[in-house]
Amino acid sequence: MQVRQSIHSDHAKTLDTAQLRREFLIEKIFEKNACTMTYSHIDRIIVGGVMPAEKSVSIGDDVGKQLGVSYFLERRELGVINIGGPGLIVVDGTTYEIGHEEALYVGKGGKHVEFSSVDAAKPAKFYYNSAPAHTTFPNKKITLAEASPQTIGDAATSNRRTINKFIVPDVLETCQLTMGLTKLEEGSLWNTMPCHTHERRMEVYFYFNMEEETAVFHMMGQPQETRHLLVHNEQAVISPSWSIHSGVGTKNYTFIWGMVGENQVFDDMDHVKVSELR
Ligand SMILES: O=C(O)C(=O)C[C@H](O)C(=O)CO
Ligand SMILES: [Zn+2]
Repeated sequence: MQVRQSIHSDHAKTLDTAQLRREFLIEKIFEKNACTMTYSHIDRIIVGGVMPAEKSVSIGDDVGKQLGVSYFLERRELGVINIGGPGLIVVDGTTYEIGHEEALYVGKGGKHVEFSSVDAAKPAKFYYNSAPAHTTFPNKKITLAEASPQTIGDAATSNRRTINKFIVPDVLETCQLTMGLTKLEEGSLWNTMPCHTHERRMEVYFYFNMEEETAVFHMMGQPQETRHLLVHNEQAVISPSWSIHSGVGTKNYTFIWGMVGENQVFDDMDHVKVSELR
């Protein structure tokens, strides 16, 4: 498990490229037949990927001591979205079939969570976020159609995209975690511009569906101190509450957003006008 400390905005603005990347970028989310895990002190979110191929892979079996608990979800909840081939997730003996772009929520108390792929040649890729939880809400599979798709933006501003809200209060109850998947249409390159902050929640963006020779310039920092991170396929960026989070690609792409914090109101954003950015 990699650990990232919290970071003050005054410190962040002094960092060079390598230091910014070390604090905010998660370079490798998927490793074959393994579970990756990055623990951020920012709202104690855990971010990672599970990619079972020839064998099944369980989550968090070895981190009980580091988290000070006897099993991973003893005091946490988990949200998973599959961006690969069809897969299975077994939670304490109950099997959920999770296809491409389908999600599973696992409530606090799930003792053993095991992931496998239906076809090792087309492995499932389970991206996940986990947050501290105070009570147990039921496990639930969520399909793309259930994720209240909403198409917004304009081709003229190069930001026509569909936001799919998988894990939000309209779909199911969670303690604090929300997650969704936003797909940019061909020719659209910008996400979340005009951008925003939300002092009340942190957010993680995970970029994928990108080709080798494409990149996303992810914008971060306070609105008057913007910086960028160069992001390639299947990499994630941690966005503290004080930071904008927005990106422009050299080609269209898809990303998963996950949020943890004070509220779960998707539209609770402090919008920043483009003319106010520096
Ligand atoms: O395309 C977008 O815009 C988003 O998906 C916005 C994110 O969901 C977000 O930043 C929510 O706070
Ligand atoms: Zn946001």
